Formats: sequence, C-alpha cells, structure tokens
Amino acid sequence: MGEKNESSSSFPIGKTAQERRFSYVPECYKVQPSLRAGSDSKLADVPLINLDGMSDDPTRRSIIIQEIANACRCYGFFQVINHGISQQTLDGALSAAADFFKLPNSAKAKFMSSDVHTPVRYGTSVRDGVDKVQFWRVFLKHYAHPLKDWIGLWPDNPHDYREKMGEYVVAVQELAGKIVGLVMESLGLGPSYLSSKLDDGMQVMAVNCYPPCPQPELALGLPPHSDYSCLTVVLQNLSGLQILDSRDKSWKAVPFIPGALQVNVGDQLEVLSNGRYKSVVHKVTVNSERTRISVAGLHSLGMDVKMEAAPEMVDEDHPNGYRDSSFKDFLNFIAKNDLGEGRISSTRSRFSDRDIYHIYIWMSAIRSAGNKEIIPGPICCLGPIESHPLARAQRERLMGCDYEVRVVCLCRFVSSFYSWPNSFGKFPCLMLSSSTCDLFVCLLRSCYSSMIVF
Ligand SMILES: O=C(O)CCC(=O)C(=O)O
Ligand SMILES: [Fe+2]
Repeated sequence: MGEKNESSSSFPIGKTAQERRFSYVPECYKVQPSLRAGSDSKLADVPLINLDGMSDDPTRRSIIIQEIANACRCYGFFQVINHGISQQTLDGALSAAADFFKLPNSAKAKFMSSDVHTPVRYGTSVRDGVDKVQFWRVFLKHYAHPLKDWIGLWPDNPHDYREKMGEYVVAVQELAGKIVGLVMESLGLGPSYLSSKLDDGMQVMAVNCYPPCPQPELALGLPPHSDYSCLTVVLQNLSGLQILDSRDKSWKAVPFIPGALQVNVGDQLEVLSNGRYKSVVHKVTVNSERTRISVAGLHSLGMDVKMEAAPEMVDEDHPNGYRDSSFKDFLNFIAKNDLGEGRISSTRSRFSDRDIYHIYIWMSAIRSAGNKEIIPGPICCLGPIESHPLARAQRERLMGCDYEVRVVCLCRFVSSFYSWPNSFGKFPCLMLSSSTCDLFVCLLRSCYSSMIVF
C-alpha cells in the first residue's frame, strides 16, 4: 500500500500507484472533470451481431452484412456472438493474462520499456515518465502475427502463457479477417479487398490489466482515443469500456455480455472508407472492487504500408479527406506527443459537424523574416490541450515573427496525425503579424467555446 500523500508528478514503470495498490489516487492520475466516469452514464444500445452462418449461409451472410454496415455507420462499434472461438480459448487467454500480471515485478522487469517501437513491452502509461496524466492501467503489448516470428519473444512465465495466448491470437486473427471481409462487402468493395494486406499485416495484442482503483471516479484506465488499427477485437472479463455516442455526444457504457467479443472500427478503416465509417472514440473506466483484464487485438496493415482512401470511396461528392499513413507513422507520432491529454483520432482535413464535441485548432506558420522558413507545427491549439507543449514551444520560437497561417484544422482530439494535410497550398492562407495572430486566436477561442459540447 502506498504512503498517504506521496507526492510525485509522475511514477515510473514498476513503481506506479496502480502497481503498488495505493489507497488514494495521486494528483497526476486525476483526469479533467469532463472526462471522468459519471456514475450516471447510460448503457450503449450497441448492436449485438450473431455471426452464425456468416461463411456458409448466403442469406444469413447478407443479413449480417447489413447489420455490420449499420453498426459501422452509426457507432463504429459492435459486439459479436457465435464468432467461432471457443469459451475455453477465450478463458485461456484471460487467465494467462491475469497470471502474468500477478507475477512479481522482478519477473516483468525484463519487458519494461517506454519505447513504443519495442515489439514486446510491459508498461503502465501511454508514455511512461513523460506524459502529464497517468492512467490506472498496466499493460503488456506484443506483436503476434505471424505467430512463429514473435512467440519466442513473449513471456515464458507463466509457463502456459505462450500456449494459451498463442491459441487465442491465431483464432482472433482468422476471425478479424472474416469480419473485415464482411465490412468490405458492406462498402461494396468485395470480401477479399484487404485480405492479402491483412494477412501480411500486423496484429498487435494489447493485454491490459486495470487493478481496483480506490477512487474510480477520479481516474481512468485509458483516456479517450480511437485505435490506429483497421479493426480491433477485444476480449474482456468485466465491463469498463465506454464509447462516445456520436449522435448525442455522450459517453455510454458498453454492456458486458459473457462470451461476446467487442469490435471497434479503427482509424485505418475510417481512412479506407473515406469517412463513411468512423473509428469509435472510447475510454476505459476503472472500478474499486475487481481487476479488469482485456485483451485487445489491433489488426492493421503492415508496419510500412500506408492506408489510403479506396479509390471507389472517392468521387466529386466525397473528395478524399484523409492523409495516407502507416503503423510506423503512427508510432513515430505517438512517440512525440502527449496522448494522455486526448489521444489520437483519425479525422478529416475537412470539417464535419458530426465531430463537434472537442475541437482543436492548429495552425502552421511560415516565418517571414528574411528567407522564408516553413515551420511545420502547430502554433496554437484550443480546447483541453490548449497548453500543449508542442504549441507552446512553437509559439516561443516564433515570438516576434510574422505568421503566414496556412492551415486551420478543426479536429477530433489531438488528431494532427491523419488530418495534417498533405498539401499546405490547398488551404487558405492568411498573413498575420504576431499581434494580429493573437487577436485571431482570441476570435477562434470565442468560436470554440460557443461550439464546445462538453
Ligand atoms: O480495455 C479495453 O476494453 C479497451 C482497451 C483499448 O482501448 C486499447 O487497448 O486500445
Ligand atoms: Fe482502444
């Protein structure tokens, strides 16, 4: 049990409050009030899709495709039953995960790393020791596909971890491939549109453990984010996940259905569909009684393969609103940004009122003193990341210079990743002196506060 009032602005891996079972929530875990889990949050009426007959019954298959189309359009999320993975395999993966987290720190220490590029790593925060807000979670992330390339790097303690987790990852990789096939058909792209790219792609398992939290109303297990993947399939032992309902912009708790798996639309699918399907924004709440385990399989294209909008999804009425990017681009981005204050979500470079619930306004500038120098970062962001260190540093660097403001992005969450436009030239350009820029920021700020939803 941690000492009362231990003061620290952050706790390193192996010494965090959740690992040491503190009896209180330290300051650096307290999330801003608008993101805290309300005790009154409603249950999400998310679709529960019965996959029975998806492969061998054409009538059932077309009904399932309709259900999937509806779920992806309205929620970016659904649960599946009769998915073909046995309860024994599901229970095996959950118990292997739980047993791993019960090991003493010394057994987990060799996997501890805050380098997001490491293929097998144990961690406790989004970026340990760097991010301002910490989360009540411990995780083991490991690459999983093709299994033979990675299984030898996984923990061999507990002794059956590789066997039980291995059985699950093979089954869920196959299931994800089938579901993606159904999703592709629902977009009119044909079932094997992505098959070979996913077969050659990445499967990253985020094995998460959320220990009981003494003041669950103050902290979160994971901050709001969307997954970078094409599709994420999540196995869990307890409820705790909340999704943002894009219709009324409120958080809804996902009901726990024993044996069901949860399926999230990820950013890569949003990009491929050119925004017809939106990646679901979700967060994880914690509870004071039981340890929650979840095993999230993030299925995406290969490390260096860029996802782009399918040409079939782009036309005059639906211009391409996305920048193409790969898993590696994503890793490089998260290595540099504090995601705890609003993790990534894929967004368009165009504004859509479906997404007005958190708005970040980023501008890029060109220093116009002497030779023009392109400054490719944000000079301002509004909203909960107003004091984002990147923007602050940029403004300090540019102090006294004129700004040629090239881009104003209105985004969901931090979001500079997918929405950062390829071509600066396409955007309206304003020449502003630094004092006019300050006025401009004030104006944006007042627009922002009249648009903010929560
Ligand atoms: O714990 C969960 O239910 C979800 C985990 C998650 O969102 C993630 O690992 O990206
Ligand atoms: Fe997630």
